[in-house]
Amino acid sequence: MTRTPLFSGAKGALSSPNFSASTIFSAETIKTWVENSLLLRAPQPLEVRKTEAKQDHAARVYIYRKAWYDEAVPAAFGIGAFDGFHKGHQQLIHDAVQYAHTRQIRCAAVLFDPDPSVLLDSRPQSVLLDINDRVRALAQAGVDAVIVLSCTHALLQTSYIDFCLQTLPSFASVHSLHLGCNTVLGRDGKGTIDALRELGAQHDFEVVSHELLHIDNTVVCATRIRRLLAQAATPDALTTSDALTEAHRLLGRAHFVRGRVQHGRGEGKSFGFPTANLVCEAARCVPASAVYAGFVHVQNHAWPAAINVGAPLTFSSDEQTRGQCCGQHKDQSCGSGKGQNNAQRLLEAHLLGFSGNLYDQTVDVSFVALLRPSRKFPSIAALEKTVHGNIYWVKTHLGNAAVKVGELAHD
Ligand SMILES: Cc1cc2nc3c(=O)[nH]c(=O)nc-3n(C[C@H](O)[C@H](O)[C@H](O)COP(=O)(O)O)c2cc1C
Ligand SMILES: Nc1ncnc2c1ncn2[C@@H]1O[C@H](COP(=O)(O)OP(=O)(O)OP(=O)(O)O)[C@@H](O)[C@H]1O
Repeated sequence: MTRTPLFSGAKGALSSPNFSASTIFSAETIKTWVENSLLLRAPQPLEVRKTEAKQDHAARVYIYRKAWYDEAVPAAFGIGAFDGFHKGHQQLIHDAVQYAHTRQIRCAAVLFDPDPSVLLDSRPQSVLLDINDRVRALAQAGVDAVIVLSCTHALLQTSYIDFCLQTLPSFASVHSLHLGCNTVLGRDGKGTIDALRELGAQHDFEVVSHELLHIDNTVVCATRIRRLLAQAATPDALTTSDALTEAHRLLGRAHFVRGRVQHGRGEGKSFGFPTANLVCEAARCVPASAVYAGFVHVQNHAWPAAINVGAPLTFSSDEQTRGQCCGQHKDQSCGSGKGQNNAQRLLEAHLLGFSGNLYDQTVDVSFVALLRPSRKFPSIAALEKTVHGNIYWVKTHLGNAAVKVGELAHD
């Protein structure tokens, strides 16, 4: 069987700022691009089972295919955190699904809520996708079921032997485990690939270890993508390689953030560009403070938008803006090493062609291209002129009306 591209519409074209002056993408191209970015093509679960603490571990099981109900059939399990569901994760799950199809067995992905890193690490860590988004990404990749284990200290203290011989079999008999070659499972990291293989040999299951996907000789991982998003607005990124485009290449789709629309200062209207002011989810990895082109997804419409991430420098005190270009990375790759500050989580978007009230709605914002760094302007006139130029760019390249796309229910 040929490999099905998971995010087939997410090609370079829409994620590069180097458009020709007159490009307007077709509604169909925009629909595909937005739906890929927001993982809107995931099937709806047939059922969501909430299991009580099986082997002390509560779980939610999202069932997508009837095949999952055949309890006589064993299962291939892909296991991990899957933050971002980047191309490395996609390849691993694609291979697990193919493996299961070939053998006519079931296939499930297992992930943890919250991420084990949340319990193991006191530093705040921003995420590329929340758990529900990851479930949808895994469902879109074709697994029969997604098992979300409640991650507790008790689960982290479970030995890899108990995890393989008790926890997993409480969902389905284990045919195989599918893991990256660097994965370790269980208490004290003792479940290495070699240890798991030995256990599998004794208990009749296979361990399929995957070489990690490398792109440009560097492993694809969530940390690399977070770092690229944080670099997106540096002058180097603008003149040499485009870090946002690079992050999208590793993700295989465009990054998005989610936030609730709140009241701003109310001045945008008088400048000629009313904006929806969003406070992005605290845990979500927000790209570096800068001006972007993108789409704002409201119910089943994607609106072309000119977006400013971060507090507007012209109107903010140094206190408010200090450190807003960094703070997303526990490895301190861009500075402070603390969690995202409040200014970094602010985002303003002017939706082209939109009129109406968005207050208190939860919306998703996908980033197409970095347009420029944010600036402190010497005058309102200078700010207006530049922002109108940015809006014109969006109009020229992404259009000035909404495109109908799939809907995503927000809790
Ligand atoms: C596309 C876009 C780019 C922007 N760029 C900047 C900027 O570089 N510097 C800045 O101080 N504010 C920038 N802003 C924010 C505006 O200053 C802000 O929208 C305006 O002050 C209205 O704010 P309000 O909605 O809170 O009233 C930008 C806004 C948009 C929509
Ligand atoms: N680049 C990659 N290529 C193939 N498999 C990968 C890659 N990165 C992670 N995996 C595997 O996918 C599964 C889920 O990844 P998980 O998120 O748990 O691990 P990870 O290595 O911390 O990934 P990341 O750092 O990207 O978040 C694991 O089995 C992991 O080893």
